[in-house]
Amino acid sequence: MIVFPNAKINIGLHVVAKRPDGYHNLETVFYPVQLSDALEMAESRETKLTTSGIEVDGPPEKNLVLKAWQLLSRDFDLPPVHFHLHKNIPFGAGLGGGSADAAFTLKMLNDFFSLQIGPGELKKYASTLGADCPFFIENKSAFATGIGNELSPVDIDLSEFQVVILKPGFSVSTQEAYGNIVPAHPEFNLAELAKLPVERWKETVINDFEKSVFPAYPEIKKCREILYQQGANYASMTGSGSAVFGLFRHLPADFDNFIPRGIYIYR
Ligand SMILES: C[C@@](CO)(OP(=O)(O)O)[C@H](O)COP(=O)(O)OP(=O)(O)OC[C@H]1O[C@@H](n2ccc(N)nc2=O)[C@H](O)[C@@H]1O
Ligand SMILES: Nc1ncnc2c1ncn2[C@@H]1O[C@H](COP(=O)(O)OP(=O)(O)O)[C@@H](O)[C@H]1O
Repeated sequence: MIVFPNAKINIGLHVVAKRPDGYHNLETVFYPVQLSDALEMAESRETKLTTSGIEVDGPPEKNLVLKAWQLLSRDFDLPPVHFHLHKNIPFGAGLGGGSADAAFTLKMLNDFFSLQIGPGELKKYASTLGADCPFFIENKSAFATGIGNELSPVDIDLSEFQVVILKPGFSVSTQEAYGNIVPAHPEFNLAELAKLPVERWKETVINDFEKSVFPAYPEIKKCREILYQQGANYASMTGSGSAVFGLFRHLPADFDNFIPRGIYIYR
């Protein structure tokens, strides 16, 4: 069985408050995008993970794919499986690639072994693997509150836009990004702002992490500037960075010529 865990972008992100458990309450809109990993699973003599593509740091047992398998194997009698993960989504990018792999592993195990876990229960398993992870269970645009795990559907359709993602050669640690931010209650509700025409988002739909991340990493800010110079209708950092995305009604044919060396382009 093969699945294609996709990335997400954040359309605005407000860090609302620090919680007693050290995590932060936030408000954001998650939107799924096409950029995807490929994850294959087959029954095997022992449970193992092999990988190709972008090399994920850390040993296989720390990989969220195996963590998801371990999580379900505590409650279900799962036979051993061989996973192969081909990694296309850069990590430390704010694209949620690790969380997507984890959520798709849970869904694949549920389907393949007919575990009969309902979507609500699957989201509960997912939230123990990462705050972003429950979103990828339904994988539909959603307004997220709490630590990012309380989701309600939001009707946004960006199908008329081309989504272009730029990623500098370095990563930003999510933990570090949260550590450098001063939480504040937002004036406006993002789910409402996201209903405005995309052309009005530049002034209204803000990712709070840009304030704390741009001064330390000016190259990320530069990526956003390039996207606007090239005619993006909206551009923003996603999550805690380091990737930025641009939404284009018309992407210039010579776009790639304007991107400095060392910056990766995904579309
Ligand atoms: C910032 C966001 C926005 O979508 O995405 P990314 O940039 O990582 O994609 C998320 O909140 C990231 O969620 P996720 O990447 O799943 O976080 P986790 O692995 O659960 O947590 C990593 C670390 O980030 C901090 N953290 C995470 C989520 C949250 N709501 N408050 C936090 O303070 C904690 O210090 C935690 O130890
Ligand atoms: N399958 C996976 N894909 C990507 N990262 C993974 C995976 N499994 C575990 N990780 C760990 O998660 C970290 C990426 O998490 P994070 O910084 O939150 O990424 P992002 O901001 O892109 O969502 C990596 O540094 C890696 O150690």
